[in-house]
Amino acid sequence: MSRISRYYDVRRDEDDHRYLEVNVTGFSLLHIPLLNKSTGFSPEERKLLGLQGLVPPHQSSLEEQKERTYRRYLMQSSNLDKHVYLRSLQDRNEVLFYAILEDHLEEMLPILYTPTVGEAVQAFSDLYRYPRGLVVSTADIETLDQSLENLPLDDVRMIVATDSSAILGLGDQGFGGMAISIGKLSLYTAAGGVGPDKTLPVELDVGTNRQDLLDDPLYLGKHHRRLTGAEYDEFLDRFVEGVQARYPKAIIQWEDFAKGAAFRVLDRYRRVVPSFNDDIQGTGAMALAGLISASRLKGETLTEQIFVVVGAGAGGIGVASAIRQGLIRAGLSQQDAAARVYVVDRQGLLVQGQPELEEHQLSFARHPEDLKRWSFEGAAPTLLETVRNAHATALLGLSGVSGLFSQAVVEAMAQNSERPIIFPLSNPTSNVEALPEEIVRWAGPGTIMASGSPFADVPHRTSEGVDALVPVGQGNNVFIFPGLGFGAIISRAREITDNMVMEAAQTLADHTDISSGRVYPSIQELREVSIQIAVRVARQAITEGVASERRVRVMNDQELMAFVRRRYWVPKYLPYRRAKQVEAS
Ligand SMILES: O=C([O-])CC(=O)C(=O)O
Ligand SMILES: [Mg+2]
Repeated sequence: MSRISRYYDVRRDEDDHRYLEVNVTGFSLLHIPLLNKSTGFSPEERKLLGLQGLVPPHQSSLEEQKERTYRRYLMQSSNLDKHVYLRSLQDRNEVLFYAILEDHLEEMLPILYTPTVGEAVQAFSDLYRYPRGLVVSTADIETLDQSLENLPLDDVRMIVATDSSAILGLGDQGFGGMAISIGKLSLYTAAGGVGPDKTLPVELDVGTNRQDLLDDPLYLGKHHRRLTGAEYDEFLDRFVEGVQARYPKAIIQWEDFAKGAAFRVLDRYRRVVPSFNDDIQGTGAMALAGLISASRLKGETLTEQIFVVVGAGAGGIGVASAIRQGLIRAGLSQQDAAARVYVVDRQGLLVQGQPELEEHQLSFARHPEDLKRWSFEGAAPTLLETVRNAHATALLGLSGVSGLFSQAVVEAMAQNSERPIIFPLSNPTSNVEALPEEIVRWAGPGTIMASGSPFADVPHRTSEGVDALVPVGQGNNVFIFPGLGFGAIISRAREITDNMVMEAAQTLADHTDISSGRVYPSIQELREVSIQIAVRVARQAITEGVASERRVRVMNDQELMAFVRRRYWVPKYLPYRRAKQVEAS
C-alpha cells in the first residue's frame, strides 16, 4: 500500500476498521485541513494529540458542525461571499466541507462551481488566502522536482491542470485559473468519490497576455507575457515528466486551454500520460448524451437529426467530433455522419479553402459542392443561413458569445422542427448564447433545451397565462468528468481512449430519465450517475487492454460495481492514533 501523506496514513485496526495514523500533533495538526476535526476531536484524541486547551470544551458531532456551518453559510450575502466561505471551510476542515456539500450538493454546486467560480477566478488575486495545490511558473520550473517534493501528498491520482488561457468563456485569466482546477477537483470528490488526498489542482502559470493584469502590482501571477512555441512545449514537457516521476499513478485532466494549445497538448500527451481534455472530450461526451436523450424525447434517433455547432474552439470541435463519433456508433458511415454536422465560427460556416481554418477544424469544413443549392449572400453562409439551408434540428452553442442565438436564428430552428433542440452551452451565465426564457418565447414550449450553467425551468406564457413549464437540463461536463476520471483511476488506465469517453456519454444517456422532459439528470443524481459511468469506463478500459490494475481485470460487472462503491470516498471522521516515532519524541 502506498503512503498517502507525510502527515498521516490510513491503517486498519485488529477489527479491520480504518483509522488514521498521524505523525503531527498539537497546533500544527489543527492547521492541516485534511486532518483538522476542529471541535470534533474526542477527549481521548485531545489528550493523545496534544490538543488540550486549543479547542473549545464541547465536542461537536459532525451533524452539529454541519448545522453550525450551514447557518453561517446562509448568512453570506452574495454568491461570491458564499463561495469564499465554502472555500475557506475547505481550507480549514475538508471532511466537514465535503459533508456539507454532500447534504446540499444541488444548492452549492452553482456556488462552488459554474457560474460563481467564474467570479472567483476573476477575483483570485484579491481573494487569495491559503495555499492549495501546485503552482508551476517560470520562477521555478527549473526546480519543479523540488516543488513536487514540497507537496504533502504522496499518492495523488487525479490532477486538474490549466494554463488559464481560456477559462470558461472568459478568456485569458492568468494565475486566477487556479480557482477552476480547485473547483473541478472538489467535484471529483463530492461527485466522483475520489478522496481529497488523492487530488491535486495545478496552475500552469505560463504568463498572461492581459495588459490589465500585467499592469496590476497586486496580481499574483508572474508578470510576463505567455510563453509560446518551443518554450511553452518545454515547460509542459517538464511538468509532465515531473508529475510522472512523483505521482506515477496520476491521471491529468487538461482544463480550459485556448483552442490551439488544447488540441496540441492533448495530442502530445494523451499517450504519454493518461489524460484527457475536459473541454474537448468531457464537453463532447456531455453534449452527445444530451442529444441522444433529446432525440428519444422527440421519438426519434440521433441519426435523424441535423446538427449545427456554433464555435470552433476546444468545446465546439469537441462536441462536433463527439456527435460524429456518436452517429458512427449508431450505424452511419463516416461520410453520412460528417454530412449531418455543420460547424459555424466567426467567419460563418466552416468551408474548405477558408484561409483562417486551423488544423482541428479542417475535417469539419464543408465542401463548396455541398452548398450548391444553398442560398446565402456573403463569402460563407452565416449562422442564420446555415440553420435555414441545412434544415438544422439541433443547435449547440459553444461560442462564449452571449446573445449569438438571435430571435431570427431561434425562430428559424422552430420552422425546421416542431421540437427543435437548442443547447446554449457557453459558461458562465453571462456568456450564454441565449437565455432559456428568450428561446421559449421565440421557439415555443416544444423546444428541448439544455444550458451549460444552471437555469430555472421556464414558464411559457400565452394571453391566458402560463400554460407550460419548459424544463432546462443542465448540460455541464460535471456529468462526465468525475465518473470518467474515477473509472480511469479504478482501472489504472494507461490511456484514456476515445471509446472510454464514448462509453461515458452512452452511460449518461442511459441514466437520464426523460419522462420529465429533461435531457440531463438532476444534480441530486450526479453521484449515482458518476458511479455508473466509472464502472462502464473501467469496463471499457479492460476490454481495450489499457487497464493496468490486475485486480480489476478479472472482475465481472457485479464485482466491478461493488469495488467502485467500496472505493468511493465518503466524508466521515476516522479515529486517530499517534504514530510511533511521534510518541517517542
Ligand atoms: O466549467 C464548466 O462549467 C464547464 C467547462 O469546462 C467550461 O465551460 O469550460
Ligand atoms: Mg472548462
